[in-house]
Amino acid sequence: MSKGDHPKGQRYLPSVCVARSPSRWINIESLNPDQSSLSSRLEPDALKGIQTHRVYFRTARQSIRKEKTLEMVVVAPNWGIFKMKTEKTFFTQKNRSQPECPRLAVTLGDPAGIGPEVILKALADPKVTNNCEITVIGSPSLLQTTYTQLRQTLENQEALVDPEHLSIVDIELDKLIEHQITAGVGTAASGAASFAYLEKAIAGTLAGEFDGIVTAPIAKSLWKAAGHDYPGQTEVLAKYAGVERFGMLFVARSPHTDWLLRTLLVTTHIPLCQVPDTLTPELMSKKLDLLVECLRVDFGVETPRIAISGLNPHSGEQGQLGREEQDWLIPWLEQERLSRPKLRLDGPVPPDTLWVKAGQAWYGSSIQDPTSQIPNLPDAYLALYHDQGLIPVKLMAFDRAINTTIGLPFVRTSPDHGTAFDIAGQGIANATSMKAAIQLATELVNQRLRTV
Ligand SMILES: NC(=O)C1=CN([C@@H]2O[C@H](COP(=O)(O)OP(=O)(O)OC[C@H]3O[C@@H](n4cnc5c(N)ncnc54)[C@H](O)[C@@H]3O)[C@@H](O)[C@H]2O)C=CC1
Ligand SMILES: NCC(=O)COP(=O)(O)O
Repeated sequence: MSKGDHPKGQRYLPSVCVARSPSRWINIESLNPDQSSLSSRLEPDALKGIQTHRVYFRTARQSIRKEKTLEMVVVAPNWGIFKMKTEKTFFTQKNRSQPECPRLAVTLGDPAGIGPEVILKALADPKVTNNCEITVIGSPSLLQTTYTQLRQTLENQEALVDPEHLSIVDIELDKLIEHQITAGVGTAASGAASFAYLEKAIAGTLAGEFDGIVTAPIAKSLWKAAGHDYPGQTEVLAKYAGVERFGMLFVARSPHTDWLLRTLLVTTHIPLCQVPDTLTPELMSKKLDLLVECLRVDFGVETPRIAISGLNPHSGEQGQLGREEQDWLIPWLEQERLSRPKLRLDGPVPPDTLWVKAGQAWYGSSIQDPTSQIPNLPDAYLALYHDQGLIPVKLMAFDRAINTTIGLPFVRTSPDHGTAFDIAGQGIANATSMKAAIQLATELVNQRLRTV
């Protein structure tokens, strides 16, 4: 590499080179500045899922050739972070001393629900918008209508951002169906619109325009009415991103004690009667893997303590009240303890008592001293099915919990609440959870850039 190759005529000093497959970041190696080809040094394992054997590093400008799914990021002490998303079109440079500003796509969700309202409220708060670059994926005219209507009902005019001040990607489909959208009345048209917003956000993110997606709520039944048969946004994100290993994690910070509640659901949107047969040791291990990786990469918890729920009342009471614990859950857990000696795995904890400590940690263990420490608090909870995990989460933190999809090659967060058609258009929707979702997405993008 000659000196003149660099745009500023200086030697380019990369320190770390990372490749991203559709499902995960792979740290290939520390890079010697004089090395012109990486191909011979890629570990066979690192090539799994990546359709390339020709990865070149030459100069900062003409840095990396890649094929479809591979993204290279070079972190150079002198030059900040360089990303090469496609050979021809995308090249960003930021100075390390000015940290990268996460670029987030915020989807409108079902336009007949409270999505537009909580977005306008959240984006009026500088604490939410100061540290990230937001692009709303939706419809400018629909947001303008929501804004005009809500201004008539809200006393505090400052509480809404004027859509004129937002960067909004308009969705063509919206123009055809927009006139059918009425606040509070979910229809196949609003379902179609919310699906189109999500698709657009995913496409933009995979093309390198955004670092993460924050989704407002959609109604799954209206997606189905519009011809999109998915159990939720999570599954669409995973499918379009090409990942099979993903999970639904709920995160909430206590306003009383600052404690962070993290709950991963092993099964999600399936009928309750299918839960026992869907749960298997393989599925448990897959979700545990994801949780451990997420705690390390996203939250900096290296050796977590994880509490794992039982399935039956009193975790089956030695088989008297259900056999899953005896038959495979306890043996699986014993095996995991042997193979992951650094982790602390509690359980299977009877589901009714699993959340007692969480409640104390959330509200404060004693009235005199709400911040006093509770011993042996888990870093995360593994709940076996949707309502087992979400009843306690919503009981404690409905106004502020965040749903985040882990295992994706980009950040995705969402408020924990749904479309709330019953209150849409009234100006009374609480935007705290949407604010928290945007703030967490910003933190997670920053955290991933730091760990690159
Ligand atoms: N991330 C997503 O896309 C989610 C979508 N949903 C979908 O939302 C639809 C409605 O679900 P529900 O079970 O009724 O839950 P919901 O969260 O929409 O509403 C439950 C209750 O909480 C109230 N509520 C919800 N969010 C609120 C807010 N921000 N401020 C004040 N009050 C609020 C509602 O008015 C309602 O009384 C369903 O189709 C469901 O699938 C539900 C949860 C998450
Ligand atoms: N109960 C959580 C929920 O419905 C969120 O679903 P998703 O749209 O994020 O997949």
